[in-house]
Amino acid sequence: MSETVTRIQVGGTAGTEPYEVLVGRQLLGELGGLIGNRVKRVAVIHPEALEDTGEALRADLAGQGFEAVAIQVPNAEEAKTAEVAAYCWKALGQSGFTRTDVIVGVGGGATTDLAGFVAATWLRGVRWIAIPTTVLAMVDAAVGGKTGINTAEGKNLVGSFHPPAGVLCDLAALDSLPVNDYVSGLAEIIKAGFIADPVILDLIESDPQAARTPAGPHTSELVERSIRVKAEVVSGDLKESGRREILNYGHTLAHAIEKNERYQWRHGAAVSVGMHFAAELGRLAGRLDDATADRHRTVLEAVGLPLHYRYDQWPKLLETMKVDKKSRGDLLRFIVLDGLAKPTVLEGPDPAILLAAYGEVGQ
Ligand SMILES: NC(=O)c1ccc[n+]([C@@H]2O[C@H](COP(=O)([O-])OP(=O)(O)OC[C@H]3O[C@@H](n4cnc5c(N)ncnc54)[C@H](O)[C@@H]3O)[C@@H](O)[C@H]2O)c1
Ligand SMILES: O=C(O)C(=O)C[C@@H](O)[C@H](O)[C@H](O)COP(=O)(O)O
Ligand SMILES: [Zn+2]
Repeated sequence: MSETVTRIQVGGTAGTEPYEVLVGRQLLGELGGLIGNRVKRVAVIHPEALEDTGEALRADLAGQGFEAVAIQVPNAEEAKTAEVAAYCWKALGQSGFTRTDVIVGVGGGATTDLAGFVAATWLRGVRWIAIPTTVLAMVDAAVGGKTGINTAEGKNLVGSFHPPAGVLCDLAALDSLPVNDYVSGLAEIIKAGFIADPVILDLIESDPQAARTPAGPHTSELVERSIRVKAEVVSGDLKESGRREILNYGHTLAHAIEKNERYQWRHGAAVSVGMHFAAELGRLAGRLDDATADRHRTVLEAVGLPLHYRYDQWPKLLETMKVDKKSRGDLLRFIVLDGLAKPTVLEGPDPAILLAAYGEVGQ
């Protein structure tokens, strides 16, 4: 049995099924109960880096009487492709996977995005459970039901809204995470701080070096606060018809950078540059005060996240941003801040302002 477990409810409004995000340690004992006893087969989708974890989960589920298969996929963004999704569909087909069976996605955000997408598309939708093992996946990717894959044309362009039946955030998983991956996840935590919960920023600023590792004094509070921000937003707007867009803060430029780097950059690093850009855009558009705009640079830099990207790439980035999911026709739309924790939409900014904002970011 787990020690202290925090339970955060997501959904349950506007006709959506509620589910819980559990945060604690030694949570894997909760998995069997979440899967349910009328289920025959379970497919555990895991990345190469977590081969042992995937196999241990499979063996444990088999010991509980499930027909369990492990499906290993590549690490990171290499997994978010149509080819890897097709590989998973094949494995499900070969194991006779039916509508009452369950997929478990264990890994970082790339793995949970893929596993959720496979669950959304197999037989037009089967239940799935997320076991995020990076800080980014715990606070953001595994919560809220956005699932998907990348294409050569852009990030997450193919996907579905398909919420999980439950999310198990076992903080012990973070101990094996390389520091760069841990720090990358801080970008989404800092995003939650700027758009909704500034206490997050205070906690990180109180000791930015300590915030760079899971051994820091505020890890569980930062994870829980960020999940609460995400849970509150997605519970009211699962399909992003309005307010959910605020979770895309910094992402318009970030996704263009990721595509430009052929998905070799970590998402969180790109979001960091993207938030720096959004802050400068907000400032130049006369929305954001100087102190809050400057705070983006100081807090992101203090934890070791990047602020800059190649200046000469601007024309390509601008083209890519035009097909961002928030665009409407020819209208570019950005999330900016009207002040701390006051996110809003900036529609069709003057191209000169866009270029000037990128002038602060480009190097
Ligand atoms: N669906 C959403 O709402 C949402 C939200 C935010 C981000 N995302 C997506 O999440 C992805 C980024 O996720 P990420 O930052 O977790 O990166 P990631 O999934 O690429 O994981 C980073 C690396 O760490 C490895 N790894 C995972 N857990 C580990 C552990 N405990 N120990 C050692 N290695 C481990 C992975 O195999 C991978 O190589 C992006 O594709 C992004 O688009 C989705
Ligand atoms: O959950 C959301 O909504 C978000 O925008 C969260 C983002 O952090 C995440 O990267 C998401 O996958 C981006 O979604 P997209 O629709 O812009 O691809
Ligand atoms: Zn993101």
